[in-house]
Amino acid sequence: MDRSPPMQETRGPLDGITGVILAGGASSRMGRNKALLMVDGMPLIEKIHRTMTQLFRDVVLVTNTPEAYAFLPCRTVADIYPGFGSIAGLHAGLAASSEEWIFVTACDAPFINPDVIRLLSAVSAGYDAVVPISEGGKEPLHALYGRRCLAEVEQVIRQGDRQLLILLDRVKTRYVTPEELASIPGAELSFCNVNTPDEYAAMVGMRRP
Ligand SMILES: Nc1nc2c(ncn2[C@@H]2O[C@H](COP(=O)(O)OP(=O)(O)OP(=O)(O)O)[C@@H](O)[C@H]2O)c(=O)[nH]1
Repeated sequence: MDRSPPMQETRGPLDGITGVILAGGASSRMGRNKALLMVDGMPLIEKIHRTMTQLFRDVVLVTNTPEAYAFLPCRTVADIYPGFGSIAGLHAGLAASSEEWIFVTACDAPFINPDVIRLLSAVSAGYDAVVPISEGGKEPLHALYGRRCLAEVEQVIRQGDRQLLILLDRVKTRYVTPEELASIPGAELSFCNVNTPDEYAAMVGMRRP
């Protein structure tokens, strides 16, 4: 008898996870809002949003300028601790979710790969956070966080720290190694992001599978 799971289970939305896109940064190195740069004929953030809606029933945008993203059909929330950087975005995303987990992405990584995100979810049992390690190192803005991390995130912020890596040392974090990621064709592209005009030019000119 065929015991393989039905297609819907492996390709459909992931249960119990809210998708969170952080878009509260200043884009100071880019010199203009990088979330709105065009990639594949659409604003970068729209490309991310489209991938996220394939995976998550609820997608939330964390921004302090919601009017800039009125074209996106998703709810927005603001930072509860404005001025603290991406950890404040993570905090607001956790606070805005009613599910057990959130998947957090930055607004500047247009090629996030559903298979990579599914792999993070598949190994999450028993952990508070699941963070991949790419060629560039730990990727805390391409990661899963349990909602139970909220209190710890708040403590890190209240201490005056902004480092997501400090948080990862304080919760039970499962790192997904490059070797594990290697089972997914093109996984590394999932972590490709843009911070500067030169990186954007390179991304636009990049050949992709
Ligand atoms: N909600 C929220 N998101 C933030 C904040 N700071 C940064 N982010 C987001 O975190 C992600 C990674 O941040 P960076 O790549 O440094 O982006 P940035 O801060 O806009 O860029 P720079 O000003 O050039 O450092 C991006 O998606 C940002 O939009 C913040 O204070 N609040």
